Amino acid sequence: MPEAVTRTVTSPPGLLASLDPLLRDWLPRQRWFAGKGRPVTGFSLVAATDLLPADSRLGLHHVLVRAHQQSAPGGPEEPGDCYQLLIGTREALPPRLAPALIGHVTGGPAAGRTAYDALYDTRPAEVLLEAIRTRARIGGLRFEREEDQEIRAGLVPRLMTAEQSNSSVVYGDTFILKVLRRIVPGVNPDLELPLALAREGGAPVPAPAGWVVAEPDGRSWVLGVLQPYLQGSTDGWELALRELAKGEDFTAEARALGRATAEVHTALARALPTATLGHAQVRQLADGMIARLEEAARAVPALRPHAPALRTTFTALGDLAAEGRTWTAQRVHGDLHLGQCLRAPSGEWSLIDFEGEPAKPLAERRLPQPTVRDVAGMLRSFDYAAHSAEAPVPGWAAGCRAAYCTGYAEAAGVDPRTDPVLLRAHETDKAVYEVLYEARHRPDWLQVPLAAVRRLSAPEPA
Ligand SMILES: Nc1ncnc2c1ncn2[C@@H]1O[C@H](COP(=O)(O)OP(=O)(O)O)[C@@H](O)[C@H]1O
Ligand SMILES: O=P(O)(O)O[C@H]1O[C@H](CO)[C@@H](O[C@H]2O[C@H](CO)[C@@H](O)[C@H](O)[C@H]2O)[C@H](O)[C@H]1O
Repeated sequence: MPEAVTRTVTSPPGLLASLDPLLRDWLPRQRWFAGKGRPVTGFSLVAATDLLPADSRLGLHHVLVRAHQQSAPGGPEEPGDCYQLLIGTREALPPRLAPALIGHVTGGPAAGRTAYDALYDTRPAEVLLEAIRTRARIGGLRFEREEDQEIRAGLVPRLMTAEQSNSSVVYGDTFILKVLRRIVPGVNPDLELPLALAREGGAPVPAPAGWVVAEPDGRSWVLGVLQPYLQGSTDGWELALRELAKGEDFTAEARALGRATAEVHTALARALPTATLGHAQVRQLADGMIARLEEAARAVPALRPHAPALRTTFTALGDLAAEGRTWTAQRVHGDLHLGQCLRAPSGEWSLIDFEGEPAKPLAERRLPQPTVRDVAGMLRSFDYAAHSAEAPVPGWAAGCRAAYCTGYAEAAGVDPRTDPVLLRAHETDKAVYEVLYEARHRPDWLQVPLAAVRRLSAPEPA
């Protein structure tokens, strides 16, 4: 086993100051930037570590930076989210790195050089994998590798170009490293849940092979997770759209997805604590849904006319609890949709990306919840796919939704449709989340969850 490499290096003072004006322009343009719509007014440095010696032709700076933003347009400036950046500096950028450009540095220790997003570049990405392989300690960064996990040296990296909430690098079609962009201190479910499942065994979820952690302030911040790359797999969203375009039936896949979801839930319930939700907890759950509805309605005017009807769905849940109904809660995926499901060429489905809804606080994302939270996410996703089809295929979403629940019931022993009030409340909560998500990130898609909101605010058929 290679010895852990320990180096203590921090970036030269003044580096962030010289990058500040460039980052103010570049950061808000990144898909993974969470504070859209409010200008970035400055930065404070959380930690900076040089990953290559200062005399290298290539400067490689690992930077954790807090973006300061106005709380609202025209409002006071306040420290906001913390982001992980891997900043390279070179004399000049070769054309292949043009999409990575951050800007030309005019002052400070890197004056005269060009700064760029180094994840696009081969050598910096190799440095990250090599650090995990050798369990390096560099400055305040800790690179970890699972005991029994062999990582071959020299795997060739490539950055995935898909629009994502984070950035992922694939190494030789063997591993994929997810580099978290907006980072938070504490136990991160994106590492916690796959690791717990791997130790439990048997769930269709890729097992973490390594990870990266920083401890800039005595707390632990998960920065990245390495896992096996499921070569040749297709994500459920792509597959669903492909089948829709051909007018093909997708119910067999939907049923298999239901079974895979149930297998993950069963393993999570074995691996991590569960809870019983009584009156007070369900009241809290319903109140949370109402609060999210109110927040979304404040931000998105088109939602407002539907808010009173949607609210009754949430109060119906509270009423059931008042009658003495209880529910079991456990750890769940938290943001399950077709894009989080990968189908291997063998036909086996795996679930990925256990980060939960990125906008929610970490503590909330880690709470035990009814499993229908994930079921509702998938039901919404079939609806999204049907709306995105070039030509409508009548009954496609309804068929998939039913098949998914059937598959889920086969593996879990409980059909989510037998608890319609709980399921409807969660589906409504998801559609409300999507309205806000689309308004902030993809306004062209807003009509998709709004159509669901119209359906869900109509009285339930008797
Ligand atoms: N283990 C894996 N094998 C193959 N592809 C993967 C794997 N994990 C993630 N991917 C691909 O990377 C994309 C982004 O991964 P994900 O964890 O969902 O990141 P994000 O949080 O940025 O959305 C997925 O949609 C999938 O295409
Ligand atoms: O980035 P993540 O994958 O963690 O999730 C966020 O982005 C998703 C979109 O990329 C968003 O999902 C919504 O759109 C999907 C189609 O693109 C659809 O299948 C989902 O059902 C719908 O919720 C997700 O909500 C958001 O958290």
